[in-house]
Amino acid sequence: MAISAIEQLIRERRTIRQFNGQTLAKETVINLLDAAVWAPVHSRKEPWRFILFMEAGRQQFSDAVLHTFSEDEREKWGQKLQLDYCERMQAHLLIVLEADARQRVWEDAVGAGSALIQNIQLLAWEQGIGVVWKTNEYNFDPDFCRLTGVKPGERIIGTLHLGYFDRDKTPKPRPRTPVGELLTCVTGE
Ligand SMILES: Cc1cc2nc3c(=O)[nH]c(=O)nc-3n(C[C@H](O)[C@H](O)[C@H](O)COP(=O)(O)O)c2cc1C
Repeated sequence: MAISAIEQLIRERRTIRQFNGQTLAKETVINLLDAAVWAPVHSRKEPWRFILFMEAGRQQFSDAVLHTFSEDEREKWGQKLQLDYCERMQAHLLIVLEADARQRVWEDAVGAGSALIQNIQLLAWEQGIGVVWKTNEYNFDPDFCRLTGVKPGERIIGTLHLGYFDRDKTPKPRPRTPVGELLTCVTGE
C-alpha cells in the first residue's frame, strides 16, 4: 500500500546537526512558526512565546552560549562555535513556556510545546530545511536566559537550530522498536 505524504515526512525526517551555510530567509522561519502554532493546546492561553536569532543576531546567541563555558571550553570550542552558530546555522529559535508549579498545567504546556516543535521540524523538512532540537544545560543557566531575553518565570523547553544541509549528508535513522514489542492491545476478546 502506498504511504501518504505525511507518513513519508514523519518517517524520513532526521535530526540535522551539520548545516551548509546557505542563507535562510527570516520570512521562511516565521511562516514555519505561523503554521506550527496549530499544534494542540490544552489551555485557553497558548503557553509559548519564541525568541529568534538570525543574521547578525546570531552573534548574541553564540555569545550567550560561550558565556556559560569555562575558560578551557572557550579555548577548545570557541572557534567552532563561532563558525557553526554564526555562519553555518541560519537560525536559533528558543521555545519558551511560562513556568507553572502545578504539575498537570506544566505537563500540558510541555506536551503542547513538544507538538509545536515537531510541527516545525516536519514543516521544515518538507522544505529541505534541517532542524536540531536541543535541551542543553545552558537552558537552565540564569545568565544564558538573561542574555537571550528569557524572562524570570519563563522556561526554555527547546533550542532549535535551523538551516539548510547537504542531502547526501543526511544521518542514518536510529532504528525504532517494532510496535509489536511495545503494545498491549486490549480488545475484550
Ligand atoms: C526532548 C528532546 C531533546 C533533545 N535534545 C538534543 C540535544 O540536546 N542535542 C542533540 O544533539 N539532539 C537532541 N535531540 C535530538 C535527538 O537526539 C534525536 O531526535 C534522536 O537522535 C533521534 O534522531 P532523529 O530525530 O533523526 O530521528 C533531542 C530530541 C528531543 C525529542
